[in-house]
Amino acid sequence: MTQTAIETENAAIDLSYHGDDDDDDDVAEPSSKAQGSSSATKKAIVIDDEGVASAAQEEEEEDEGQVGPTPIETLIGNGITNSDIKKLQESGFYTVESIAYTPKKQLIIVRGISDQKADRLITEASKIVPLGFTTATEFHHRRAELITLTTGSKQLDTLLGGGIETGAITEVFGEFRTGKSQLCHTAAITAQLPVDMGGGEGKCLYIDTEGTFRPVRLVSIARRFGLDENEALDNVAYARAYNADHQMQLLNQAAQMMSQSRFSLLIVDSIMALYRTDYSGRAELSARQMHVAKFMRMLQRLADEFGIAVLITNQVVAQVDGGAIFNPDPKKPIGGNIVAHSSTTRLYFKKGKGRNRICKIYDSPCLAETETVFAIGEGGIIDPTDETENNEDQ
Ligand SMILES: Nc1ncnc2c1ncn2[C@@H]1O[C@H](COP(=O)(O)OP(=O)(O)OP(=O)(O)O)[C@@H](O)[C@H]1O
Repeated sequence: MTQTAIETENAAIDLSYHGDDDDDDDVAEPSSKAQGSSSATKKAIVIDDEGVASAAQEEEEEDEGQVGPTPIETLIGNGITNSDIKKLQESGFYTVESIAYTPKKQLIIVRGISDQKADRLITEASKIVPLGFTTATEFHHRRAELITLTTGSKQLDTLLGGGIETGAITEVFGEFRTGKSQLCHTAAITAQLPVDMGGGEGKCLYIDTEGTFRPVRLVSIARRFGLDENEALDNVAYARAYNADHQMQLLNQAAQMMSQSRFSLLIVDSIMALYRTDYSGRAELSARQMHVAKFMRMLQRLADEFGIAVLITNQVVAQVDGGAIFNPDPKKPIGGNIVAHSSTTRLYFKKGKGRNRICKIYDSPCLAETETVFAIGEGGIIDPTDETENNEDQ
């Protein structure tokens, strides 16, 4: 089994799924917490005789079930064939969860999947993936266990109720140079950290639509967090998207990669840039919004399916409608209601003094519309200091 490890000063954490080698016992299974499961787990760091660190998982409960998403091959049988599974995989379905969360009309679009077959798939998937009611108590416990990824700034983490939430879409919008891409670079590294350091113990998938990804930034940020810089870079899967269709196709590849290896974060920096160039004018607005809606739905599906955090950035435009009259800072994110309603948490980044930036909660299901100050430093997103306040950008 090919393993990719994150090594901190005292720990190496395996990031692969579905191991089939003899050495499985020595390898940490993905944290069920990171995958949004309710079973409580504890990670024990084990250093062997030769000083090689490895992480072992100690199950606190008797839940011996599969951790993480269930491979789609599990559905083979009961009239579902190998060839059906291949067709579904070609269309981006790699897990039983992906079938369970997808409406039937999307399944029958897959070439070779009939109406009857779609019904069979949904029936079989719903036997594996719980889709019914749960109590608010159970849901409350599950949410208390949810992992959040540190932003690199304690103040910003506090504003966000812990950090960037897994299983949800966090959208960051703001003018240029406000730190959106710097937050993406920082999160790409913190996603790899152990949970007790504010990480998600997973790899990061980075979709760059504007060509602003800079691995050199990852190196500086990895050093700050004590990660081996080469391994930290290996744990970030990067793709440049060249048009809106390509951006969508990359999500299908992402689903495949996530079913094979453990990821904790998916970044799209920035979400609307290619739509702005690929679709122009009012005549294409409806087609554009349909495409954006499909893209956002796929992002949410990946967040649900793999328990990953999804971090997207967005651009702003000057607000010219009625709301602008009462707003001293009349800017609004682009993408309209589709992006607005699909993002779980929306954050507005603004310039502050010197290298400081301001983050305001713009929309959240559970956070008040308050704001805080953070800064950008060599090590990524940091807390503000006198130095960052009094020195201009580098
Ligand atoms: N190594 C570094 N140390 C400190 N600050 C840095 C460093 N690298 C970049 N910055 C600062 O980060 C800011 C740019 O932030 P970022 O790239 O996140 O912008 P953005 O909000 O994504 O804007 P855009 O929409 O133009 O991409 C600049 O002010 C720059 O000076």
